Amino acid sequence: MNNSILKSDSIEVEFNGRKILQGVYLECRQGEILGLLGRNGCGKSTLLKVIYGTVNGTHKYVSIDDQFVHKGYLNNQIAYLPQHHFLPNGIKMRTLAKQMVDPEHWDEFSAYPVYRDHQHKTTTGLSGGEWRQLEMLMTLYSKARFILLDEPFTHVSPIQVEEIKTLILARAKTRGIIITDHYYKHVLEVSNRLLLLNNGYTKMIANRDDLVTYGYISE
Ligand SMILES: Nc1ncnc2c1ncn2[C@@H]1O[C@H](COP(=O)(O)OP(=O)(O)OP(=O)(O)O)[C@@H](O)[C@H]1O
Repeated sequence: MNNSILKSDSIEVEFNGRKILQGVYLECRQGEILGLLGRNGCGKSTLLKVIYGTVNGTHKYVSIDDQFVHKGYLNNQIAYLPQHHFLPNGIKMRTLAKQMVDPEHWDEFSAYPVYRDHQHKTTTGLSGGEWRQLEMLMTLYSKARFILLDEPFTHVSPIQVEEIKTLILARAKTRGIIITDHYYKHVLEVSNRLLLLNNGYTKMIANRDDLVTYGYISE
């Protein structure tokens, strides 16, 4: 496997005079899952959007293999599952999937019951959880080498959470994945490395005790 590396450096974001991110650095290699934790409103989604290219910030440097990436969403470089629904209404799942999913993995993707059973529907005919699962599958099976997942375990039932974890681990064999979710135990389970975002800065987390030390969880 080509072991590409995504780096984001000196990320600074300010909203209405309030600094959200201050000189944030992170890197993620293909074949690795990086877990990103942090309290509500600390800037996790903002950081993912900066990497994806939909938020600019006051300063940012994002690169893949040291090549500057201005808009990660272009040319299938980076895929992003946002916190909220993103698949447009009025278009059938099959049409959307044909655009998003890597043809090399089409057979694997299209065998998922949630796709098989709902491929001829638009978002109007789906439950919130089915909609979320399809968005996640299409993101994880996209052509992008790097995948950003914002709260993938939210709005899905426990049995599906287990399936999603298995799928994330399988896709990480050939992708670099950055994942954030408040179900931190699931994040801990799938991640190779962990970062905590706190007061605009990232801290490396070695184990659960560090999360207590930094006040993310209680004893
Ligand atoms: N476009 C925006 N304009 C102004 N403020 C914003 C904007 N986007 C986010 N914020 C603020 O920036 C802060 C960080 O938001 P962000 O969504 O990145 O946090 P988060 O860590 O993902 O939170 P949560 O875990 O609750 O989803 C919040 O205080 C939020 O209100």
